[in-house]
Amino acid sequence: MDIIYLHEVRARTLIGWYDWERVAPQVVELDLEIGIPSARACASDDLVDTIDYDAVVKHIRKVLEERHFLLLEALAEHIAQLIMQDFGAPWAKVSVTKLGILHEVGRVGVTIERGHRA
Ligand SMILES: Nc1nc2c(c(=O)[nH]1)N=C([C@H](O)[C@@H](O)CO)CN2
Repeated sequence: MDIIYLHEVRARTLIGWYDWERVAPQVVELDLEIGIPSARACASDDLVDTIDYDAVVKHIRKVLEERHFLLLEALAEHIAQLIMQDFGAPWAKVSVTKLGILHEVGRVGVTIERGHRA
């Protein structure tokens, strides 16, 4: 299966368990691997035959500006489901990272995989 990857995608969202995190948006960093349903675009050289990664990023940023999740796990699940349902990907691997949220920890996050990797 061919894969589109997007690394270090920054997005603003309300994310966190604690009260202050429920009112102050944070920047999260996303690393995405997206399975492409077919390899047609490799031969056709046509954007309609693949998943438009620009559209994926714009859609995710819009959704994250509108939603509030308490846990990184729930945020990652929402993104994975969105990639599969709205863009037809059979498989997605989603990492969500918080930067500098814990004392003396540079980055903390979760990675999930959903769907079937052919
Ligand atoms: N497994 C998780 N643990 C914690 C999360 C989380 O999303 N998943 N979140 C928090 C707080 O929001 C933290 O980021 C701020 O201190 C704590 N533990």
